[in-house]
Amino acid sequence: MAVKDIMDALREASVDNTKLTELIKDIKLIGSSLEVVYRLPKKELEEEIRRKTYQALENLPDVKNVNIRFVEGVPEVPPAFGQPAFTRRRVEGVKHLIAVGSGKGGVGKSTVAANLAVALSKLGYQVGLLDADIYGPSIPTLFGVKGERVHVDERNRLIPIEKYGIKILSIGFLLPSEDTPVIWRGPMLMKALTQFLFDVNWGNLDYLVLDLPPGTGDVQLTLAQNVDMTGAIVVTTPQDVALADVKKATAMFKEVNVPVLGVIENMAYFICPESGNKYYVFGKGKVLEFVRAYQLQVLGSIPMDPQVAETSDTGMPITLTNPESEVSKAFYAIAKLVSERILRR
Ligand SMILES: Nc1ncnc2c1ncn2[C@@H]1O[C@H](COP(=O)(O)OP(=O)(O)OP(=O)(O)O)[C@@H](O)[C@H]1O
Repeated sequence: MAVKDIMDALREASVDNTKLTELIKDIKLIGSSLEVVYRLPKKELEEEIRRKTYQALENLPDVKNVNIRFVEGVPEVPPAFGQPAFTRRRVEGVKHLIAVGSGKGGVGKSTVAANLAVALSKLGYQVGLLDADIYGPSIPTLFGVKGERVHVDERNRLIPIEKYGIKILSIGFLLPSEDTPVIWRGPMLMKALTQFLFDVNWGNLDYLVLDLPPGTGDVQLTLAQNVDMTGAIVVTTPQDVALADVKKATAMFKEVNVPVLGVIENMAYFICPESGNKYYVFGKGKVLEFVRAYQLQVLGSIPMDPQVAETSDTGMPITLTNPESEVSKAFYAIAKLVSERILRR
């Protein structure tokens, strides 16, 4: 059970036209005990908020105790995100920002973001990689920079870590360590994300690859609405369950006018090392069928390869450790296609 599941459940409920998640000042999960502090815009809403919280959490049996507290106040809008929708801010020094999103977790979004960044860099571009996956920042592990400390420059801007020629910044560098309980403060987190996005000394980049949190929640939507993005890439696996969520992700980007550059089909097939035969473990052709129906494009299909996970654990993406593998070739082809497509626009 993660705070994310709780936030997802609470997001479904609203009082007085405001989602419960927007009223949260503080939320803390320690073991099976949940503590939520809400901002209370009107005293008379207290009972309704309590009732709707319990109702929303009914189907989460892992949450045993719920302690609800209130402080006076209205939903807080963080400073940089408080501007009207669609007044987007550019990230200083960045020519093109490509967001990598997914409808659901675990489909290989971070793997794609990491290898796409490497492939773009190998094509000769100046590349940065920004890991905004607050639920599970895995870029530091993929690049072997876990636990690195981030410094600031004279303008108080964060200085990315440089690895394999790529400038890397992860929200994981700023979050508390893994063994401390997850503490989620909505507006505080948004404020941190704002600094994390805009107050960074990237130098001059051709491409900044942004690894979004999985799903289509408030954080993803807020980021997509407020950051000037060249386009988004949606990662999926060919299972029906993942594809259903891709619809949500593409709809979210369309809703906020972020062009969807295309869909990457990850773990599309497995190549038997002995016979060289391809096996479409999760089914063949489903992603193509889906993207056609939604007038999207498949940017590429990445095979399933145990080396991907192995190389991730060693802190060097497969595009560097084994550039000749089928997986790497697919990533290089995607990077070429994406950069050509962006340059043609
Ligand atoms: N093509 C692939 N072949 C084999 N394993 C893969 C492939 N792509 C990703 N994986 C593995 O699948 C797991 C999930 O990948 P990853 O962390 O990139 O997914 P994610 O969508 O970013 O997940 P999360 O939502 O948790 O951030 C990792 O162990 C990764 O090494």
